[in-house]
Amino acid sequence: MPDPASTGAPPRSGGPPLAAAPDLLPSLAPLLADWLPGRRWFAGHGRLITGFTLLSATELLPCTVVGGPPGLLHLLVRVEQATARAPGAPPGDCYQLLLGVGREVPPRLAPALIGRPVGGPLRGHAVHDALLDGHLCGLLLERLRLPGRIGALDFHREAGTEIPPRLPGRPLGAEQSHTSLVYGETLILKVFRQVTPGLNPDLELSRALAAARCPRVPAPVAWFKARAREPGAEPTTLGVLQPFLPGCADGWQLALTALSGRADFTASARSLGQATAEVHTALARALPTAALRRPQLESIAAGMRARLETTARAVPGLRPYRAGLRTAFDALAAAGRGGGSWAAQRIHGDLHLGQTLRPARGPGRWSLIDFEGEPARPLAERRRPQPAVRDVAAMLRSFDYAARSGPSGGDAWSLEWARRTREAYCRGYAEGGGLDPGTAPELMRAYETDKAVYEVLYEARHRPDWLPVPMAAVRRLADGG
Ligand SMILES: Nc1ncnc2c1ncn2[C@@H]1O[C@H](COP(=O)(O)OP(=O)(O)O)[C@@H](O)[C@H]1O
Ligand SMILES: O=P(O)(O)O[C@H]1O[C@H](CO)[C@@H](O[C@H]2O[C@H](CO)[C@@H](O)[C@H](O)[C@H]2O)[C@H](O)[C@H]1O
Repeated sequence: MPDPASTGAPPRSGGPPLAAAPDLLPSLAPLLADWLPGRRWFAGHGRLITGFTLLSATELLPCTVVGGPPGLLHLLVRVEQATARAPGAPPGDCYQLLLGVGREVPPRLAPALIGRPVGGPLRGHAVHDALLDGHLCGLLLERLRLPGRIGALDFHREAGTEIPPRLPGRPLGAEQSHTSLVYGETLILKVFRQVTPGLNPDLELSRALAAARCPRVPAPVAWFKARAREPGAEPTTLGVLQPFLPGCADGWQLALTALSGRADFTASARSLGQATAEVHTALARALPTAALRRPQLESIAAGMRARLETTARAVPGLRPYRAGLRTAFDALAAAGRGGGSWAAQRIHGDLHLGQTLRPARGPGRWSLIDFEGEPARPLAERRRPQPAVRDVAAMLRSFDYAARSGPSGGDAWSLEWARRTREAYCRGYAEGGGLDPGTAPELMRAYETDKAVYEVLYEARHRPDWLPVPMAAVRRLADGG
């Protein structure tokens, strides 16, 4: 339960501060149970919600002042669901919610409406998703502009940076794993939705790359965190503000455009490979590295096998391919037993075409974004040094995705396009100073297989219609391809 003394909001007459009201969560629970499953960023699709726990509540703007402007309520809520949990796993996923609270929701915000609580401290109010509300998004930026503490939250700004006042905010549009807001085409705030205690690598690595003067990554300007709930626990990174790169298209859009015009993408892929190698070089210099030998390689292979088993339990369509896919992980462990050794370092961790930006017109250089790693993996695992070719393998999967999901949907021409594009990317990566992926076939196959397995689970949870895309790769990889 939140500490009433630290909620930052004036007490309401006749009751405890809103954030400490015991009936706050019970009154919101039925609304959230209906609303959450419709969100792309909700990782619990298809699993029954069995309960909610309020981890923190902060009234960023007063919510229940009679006749006052809309309020802004920040919540961290754990969602419990009906599924078997791995031993030691937390009892549910934690989500960050920003709720707008007012007497009415203006018609332009109708799609953002979550509902009207029938009881509790917000009875009689309309509750909406504040991250779809440009006005409330602007007020969130004000909190970052003037850093400090409010309730359970700490707002920080990088030394020497400025945030212009009153920049208009707008949601980026397409929902992704998290929610991003653009301010005046100058800044972009990524608000993490599913959160976990600890330093998010998106903030950690972008700051490290900025300090190393790597120009390929937008340098963080500000961020906010939730303070640890227990002594010894870590704060939770909740959002990161970075410069917005105007006039850019992401690699996914550019690749689909090329595919629909039956155009070559090898020059772009090659320069993207060079950019990836440049970022890897900077990360290896800036942060700890390690050597992977037999014990580490066996442990990595064991982790891959375990993920395969977990995914096969959750997605029955994967089961017939288990034995074939396992051979890739067995080969990696065998390479370790045979004396194989590779360097490990901090990497992007979830590299795909949607994480790359480039000016939409003309040549221009590639930038990389979103260094949080695969959101479904434990944070400690995402922050470990890993072979850099894992990012390369992930990008190769992305070219396959583009070729199979574009307008030509996996025809022979598109698959040949993917083959040439993959080859050009690997060439660029080696030219840029990265390890030639062709010299590490066991690593590449194991990581590509592991990524395809991850994608099967990701799509089953978030976008079931996309499941056939990684399943096509699963069939190929299970055959040793
Ligand atoms: N610095 C930036 N400049 C311009 N656009 C950006 C920037 N950062 C992110 N974007 C856009 O926002 C989208 C979502 O960002 P991302 O960090 O990948 O969030 P998510 O993890 O929710 O997918 C990207 O695909 C890109 O189009
Ligand atoms: O939202 P994030 O960018 O953090 O990453 C998650 O969502 C991605 C999809 O948006 C998902 O990527 C998969 O689909 C992409 C096409 O939409 C494709 O280019 C990638 O290769 C494929 O892995 C990513 O895995 C997931 O973590």
